[in-house]
Amino acid sequence: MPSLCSVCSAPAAQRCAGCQQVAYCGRDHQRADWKAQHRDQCRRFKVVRNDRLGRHLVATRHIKQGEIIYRDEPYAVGPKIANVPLCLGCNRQLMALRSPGQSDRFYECSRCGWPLCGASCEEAAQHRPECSVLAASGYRPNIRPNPANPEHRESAYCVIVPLRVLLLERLAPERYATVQTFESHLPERLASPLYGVLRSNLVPFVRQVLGLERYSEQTVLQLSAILDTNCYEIRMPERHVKVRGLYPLGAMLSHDCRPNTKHYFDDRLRMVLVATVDIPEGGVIHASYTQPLLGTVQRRLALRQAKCFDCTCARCTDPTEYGTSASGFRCPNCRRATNLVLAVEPTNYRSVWRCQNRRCAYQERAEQYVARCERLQQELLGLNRTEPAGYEQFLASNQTTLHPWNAYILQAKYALTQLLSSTRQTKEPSESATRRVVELCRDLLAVADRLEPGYSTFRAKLLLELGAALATLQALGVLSEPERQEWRTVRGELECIAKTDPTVDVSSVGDSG
Ligand SMILES: C[S@@+](CC[C@H](N)C(=O)[O-])C[C@H]1O[C@@H](n2cnc3c(N)ncnc32)[C@H](O)[C@@H]1O
Repeated sequence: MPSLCSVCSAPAAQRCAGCQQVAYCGRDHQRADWKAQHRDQCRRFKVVRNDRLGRHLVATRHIKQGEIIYRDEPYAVGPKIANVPLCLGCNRQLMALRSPGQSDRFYECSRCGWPLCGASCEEAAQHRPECSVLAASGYRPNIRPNPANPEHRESAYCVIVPLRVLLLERLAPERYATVQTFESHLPERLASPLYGVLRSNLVPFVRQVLGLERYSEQTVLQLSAILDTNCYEIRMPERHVKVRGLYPLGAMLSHDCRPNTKHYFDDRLRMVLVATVDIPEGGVIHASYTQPLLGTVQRRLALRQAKCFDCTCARCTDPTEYGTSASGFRCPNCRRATNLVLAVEPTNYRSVWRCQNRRCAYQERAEQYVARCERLQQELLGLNRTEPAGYEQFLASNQTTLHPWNAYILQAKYALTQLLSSTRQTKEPSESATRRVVELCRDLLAVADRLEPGYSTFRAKLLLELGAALATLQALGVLSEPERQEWRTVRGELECIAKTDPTVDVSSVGDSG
């Protein structure tokens, strides 16, 4: 059937180049429709479903690296299950009010008594609807400044985001109905200790304390499970807090351990999804729900625990993890340091681990591998996080057993770059420490090229560190000509990334000329 113009229903000769979903009889109607509505509706993706991923997004046309795929308005934003004290109006970390002779306290909302920044936040759109429910309950949370432990998290906040979603039933019923269709994994979650706590604390709080008895225990727990499965963490360093947000398109985004997108949150807390690499028409658009520098067992366990599924993506099923062998270690039986021990069946937690050298018989059981990983994890956690020497020592002492791209080695290298870079900002930078950052960044970038390629947040951070270190070498007067060329290349790439990612501040890498 020939396409019809979206505006006048005449036969249409041209389609929107963006989404290929709508057609027009000519440029005038296309332009008019763009202004009237299509600018907001033009989509580069559609939601589809399959047995492995459930609902997920696929590209309806070729999406270019760096392109913004969507901006998603949140359905609800607010504190995590336990949060440092934050303002329910503007999500900022709270500052204590000091009055002589009295103990410190926070400003409290004149109606509901929950802590806020000040009077202006009482009227914030985010707080108004819940304020009357909280006020009517008569419950006053005892949230006080805790100078001895400023990181202390208050569990009273666990009720706020569920309440904000429940209030959508009256304020935005179509949104509330959409949330009910989101994945929850409730049966698996009910078996976890957290859901035992929610059943005995959150449910009575919502039903008895807030008087919302029309919501059954099942509804409240189902909603908690929907939030745990679909919310994104929003880091707001400038507000010194992390909160969580529920996004309708974010709730459709599937996971892959080598993602082709990244996201950031704009000043309206919209989730902006950006393609980090080219995505072909028909390709799955995915994000990573986990960290790139974890081995396969640790990533899959984290995904199972937080999101209730067993990942079988290309990285998880490939014993070499795109050629990094990040989960592997050096064979203790072979003289050649390049012989690695890798999982025989990477997606089986019971898998045997075997030396890749066919002439070597070395193998170890899954339990031995897990014990090895736990030892390394403990060793890393025990390091002084303000002292580079401990990380250098970790790298030196493990170099005979672990190869340079083993996940624990990579974690130590990344921590070291962060530490050396932050030291450079406070102390007079030395050439040797700066050259060490350059070396570590180059090494980590080669890993990032395989595990989170393109314009990923991980690569952008490393490029920023590398660019800043090269700028320091220039300031110290020791930058070589090849390094100057590298500095220019790094800056050029960061400028491309920054075009659609305002979180990337290219000025920090200096002017490479
Ligand atoms: C944010 S939701 C994504 C939308 C969901 N698929 C749906 O149909 O509503 C997250 C859930 O999607 C599923 N999922 C996402 N990525 C997956 C993957 N790589 N493999 C298997 N399941 C995945 C899991 O059930 C996960 O808990």
